[in-house]
Amino acid sequence: MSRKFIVAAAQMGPIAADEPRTSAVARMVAMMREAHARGARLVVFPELALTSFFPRWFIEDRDELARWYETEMPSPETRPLFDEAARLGIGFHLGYAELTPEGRFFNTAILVDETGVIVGKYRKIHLPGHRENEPWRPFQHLEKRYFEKGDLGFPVFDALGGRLAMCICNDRRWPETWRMLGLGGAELVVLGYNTPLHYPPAPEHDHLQYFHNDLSVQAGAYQNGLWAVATAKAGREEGCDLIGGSLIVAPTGEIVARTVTLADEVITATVDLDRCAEIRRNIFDFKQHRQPADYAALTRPGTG
Ligand SMILES: CSCC[C@@H](NC(N)=O)C(=O)O
Repeated sequence: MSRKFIVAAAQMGPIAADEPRTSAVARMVAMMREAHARGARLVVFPELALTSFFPRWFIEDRDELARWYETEMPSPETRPLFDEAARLGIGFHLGYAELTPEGRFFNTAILVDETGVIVGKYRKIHLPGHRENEPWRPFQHLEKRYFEKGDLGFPVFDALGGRLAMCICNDRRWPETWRMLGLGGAELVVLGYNTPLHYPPAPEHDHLQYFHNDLSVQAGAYQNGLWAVATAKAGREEGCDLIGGSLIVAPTGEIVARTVTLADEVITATVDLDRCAEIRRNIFDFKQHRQPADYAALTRPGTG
């Protein structure tokens, strides 16, 4: 299988609170077809791509909360995505809120291969935000309330002739995420995000939201010699502005494709997995240059 192929980021515009999953899936199927028509073998959808970003609301009623989660994947509503992927022969990455049979809640992402089979799953580890209602905020960010920390570690999967891995939104800001995936041999990391333009605890940083997104993804790719695809849910969603700026980044840290709207938009780029060696057999040759004996503080709980 060729290690040089086209990938797509399928940015989504806002999803209204009352927009049914079937509508979000229809939008994704349309973008999957466009990605396929442009020759893509993999299309990357955002974090929590099936619904509005519900952690912005304080929801006390358990039944009302439960409606935001998926109890099966695929489900009758998401099945068309899997069927279309298999029909076209294109893989995809999808983020969604997962409610397990044991009653556990995770912010989850999956990797689906070109035959429509789930070949990888990741559950978000770096959950941002807060646990209790904070009425002073214009909107909440209750991921710590609505999700458990992921329990699958940072797995890397054999797919599309290479080593693929996932992380989710806030994970991209943490160098440890990328280094764990790099150490696992990842050659392509895919992720989705919902990033509000306004950060209530530090509004003086609002103008830096796009910069910090680029910075995190570019640094993660470069410092680990891997490709990265980062896909936004963007635009004004239920009165909350989410950044766009979905991007595809080379192992050199260079941005090779980027969205220009805050709506549904497909971007593509050619990814050559063999180019990871440009960095990984060079400046970031881990075997030669890493000094793990001096990094003990990284895994000491309570540091910092
Ligand atoms: C609470 S502010 C941080 C917002 C966060 N969003 C998500 N979804 O993880 C992000 O890192 O983009």
